[in-house]
Amino acid sequence: MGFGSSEGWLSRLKRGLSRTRVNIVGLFSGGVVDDDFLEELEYALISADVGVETSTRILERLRDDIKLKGLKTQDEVRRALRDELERILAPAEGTLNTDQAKPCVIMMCGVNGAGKTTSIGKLAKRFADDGKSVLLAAGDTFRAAAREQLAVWGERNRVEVISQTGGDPAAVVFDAVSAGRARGMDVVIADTAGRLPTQTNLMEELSRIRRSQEKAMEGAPHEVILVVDGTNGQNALAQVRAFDLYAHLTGLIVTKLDGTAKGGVLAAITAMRGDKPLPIYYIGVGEKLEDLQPFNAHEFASALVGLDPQDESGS
Ligand SMILES: Nc1nc2c(ncn2[C@@H]2O[C@H](COP(=O)(O)OP(=O)(O)OP(=O)(O)O)[C@@H](O)[C@H]2O)c(=O)[nH]1
Repeated sequence: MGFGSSEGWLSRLKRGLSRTRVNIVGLFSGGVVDDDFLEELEYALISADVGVETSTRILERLRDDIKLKGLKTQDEVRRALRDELERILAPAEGTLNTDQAKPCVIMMCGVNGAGKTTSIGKLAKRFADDGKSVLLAAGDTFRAAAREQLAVWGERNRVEVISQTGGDPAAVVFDAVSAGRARGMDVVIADTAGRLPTQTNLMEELSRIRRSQEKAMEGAPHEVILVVDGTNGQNALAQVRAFDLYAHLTGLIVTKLDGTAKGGVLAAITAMRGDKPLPIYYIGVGEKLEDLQPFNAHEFASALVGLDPQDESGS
């Protein structure tokens, strides 16, 4: 990905992470690298929701780097921190491949207001721009506004929407997948109503919605994406665990990173599954269509510590 063309959204991401950066970047004032500095750095990482365990591990490695590579200046430590964050985040880079099946059925889930419907609109636009035919299933049968919102997105992007007032979401999604097959569509995206991990009956309904897609097409859904609000911080981890249990996640979209101090949570999410983290397909950095960007570990880690992505470490 060329960084030049991404300047607009990248600066928005940096601005969004600015409260985090005040914590982390504010520390890099050009002073000495001593124990006090490293302790403050660990605290800043925890404040940015990187998580206690991951922050402690990062500091251990930084201390090793300082000893073994002879890092002396805060600027050198800042680059080493960026490299370490990038190393943690890199396994979570992933591409959402819609060519894996025809139609490729993508189920979206998340808590209320996470940004599912908005992200679906942005995804549909991306796929349509790539020349794919897209069918949206309004599985959020509870909220009239969500259906209307999808219909508007659909019209704007010449994407068809299947919805049903007050219907059974599993039935709506079954119909949509069947219609997608019959019409030879490339992609079917199923929206689902927002729900909290504590609402067991609604979480069980999510399993049912998942199974209904499998009934309509063997192997579906091919992707189950949890949309996580980046401002939720550590609470996002509980959401990942719960939705994975009921819906078997294949990937994540993290939204609202344009307005949060908690961007470090991506590192905590990535650390959840050891060597095989859930891919973070996209990050949301605003409300406009182009504000859904592929997740890039180097860019994100750079923004977190306040470095330009082109500023290479040379280490
Ligand atoms: N700033 C910002 N706002 C976003 C982003 N993504 C979504 N939003 C806003 O978040 C609000 C909620 O988004 P929706 O897409 O309606 O959320 P939802 O998950 O579909 O909500 P429910 O249907 O209630 O579950 C809207 O006002 C969106 O414009 C983002 O990346 N950045």
